[in-house]
Amino acid sequence: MTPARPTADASDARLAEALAPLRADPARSAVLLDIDGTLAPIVRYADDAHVPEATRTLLIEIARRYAVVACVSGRRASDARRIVSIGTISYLGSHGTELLRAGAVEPVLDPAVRDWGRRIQAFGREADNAELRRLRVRIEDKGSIVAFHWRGAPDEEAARAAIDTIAGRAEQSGLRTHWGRKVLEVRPPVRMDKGAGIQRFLEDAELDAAMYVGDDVTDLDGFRGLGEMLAEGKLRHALRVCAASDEGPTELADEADLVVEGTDGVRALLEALLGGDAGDGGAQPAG
Ligand SMILES: O=P(O)(O)OC[C@H]1O[C@H](O[C@H]2O[C@H](CO)[C@@H](O)[C@H](O)[C@H]2O)[C@H](O)[C@@H](O)[C@@H]1O
Repeated sequence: MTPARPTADASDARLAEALAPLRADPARSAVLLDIDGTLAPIVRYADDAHVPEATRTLLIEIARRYAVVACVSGRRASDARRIVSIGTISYLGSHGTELLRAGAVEPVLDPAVRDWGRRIQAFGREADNAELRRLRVRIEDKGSIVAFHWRGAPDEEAARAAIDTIAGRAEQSGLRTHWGRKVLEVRPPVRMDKGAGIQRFLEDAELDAAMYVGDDVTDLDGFRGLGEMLAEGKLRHALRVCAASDEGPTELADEADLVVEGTDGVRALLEALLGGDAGDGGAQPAG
């Protein structure tokens, strides 16, 4: 659970201060955003997620002004683009292992995961039984990842318990497990993280500053990715922003430079990035 940060009053001055390095030189700045829980409010069914039009409008303008704008998602890159529905930005899908560049038709897949799709999908098919369906566990096929969702199941506790068993089986068969917001992902035993994906994506970009905004465990990797680039001198400024929720991990707020309140707070942040009024999105200073 992302805790309320020392809830000093919402401070737009702190927000402006945090964004200053990006705003000072948009042509040398990157804006990287998670989707679910960050741009798109969390909803019961993954297929129903959408980015509010007001947020999309801001993103379109940000894409015009900033050197690099990308969404970095646990979803497939093509799904990420369908949800955000902006063709002029890039999408890093499946936790950074798929890259769909702005304007490209097909994503480029990290070679390390390319051969795992069949095995992961077979695991998903084997796990899918009558009991899981009775419990209304939803299975999401993401190519190289299979996800088991229990949000909105009539008995979430029972559904989660059944998914615990699946996690054990996955680990016994040499696959990796990753827990997110009411979801278990079964992944191949290779490096799949948003931080590594971001570093590959930004390799040739000449940047001074980058911001990453996220809400869940997988976004800690995104934070770490920017932190490493800063330590290696590939960036002069890194801004890590936590979109807080009552489901998010506490570590994310702990490691963030700035905490905002959910998707509304992110929208206010994007507004401020464009120099507009940050409104009452609930920015809280981190630390
Ligand atoms: O990295 P993200 O872009 O934040 O994607 C994370 C996962 O998001 C989706 O699941 C989450 O959002 C759903 C819709 O609001 C919600 O029903 C579910 O409980 C959440 O876990 C998506 O379905 C996953 O594939 C992503 O990995």
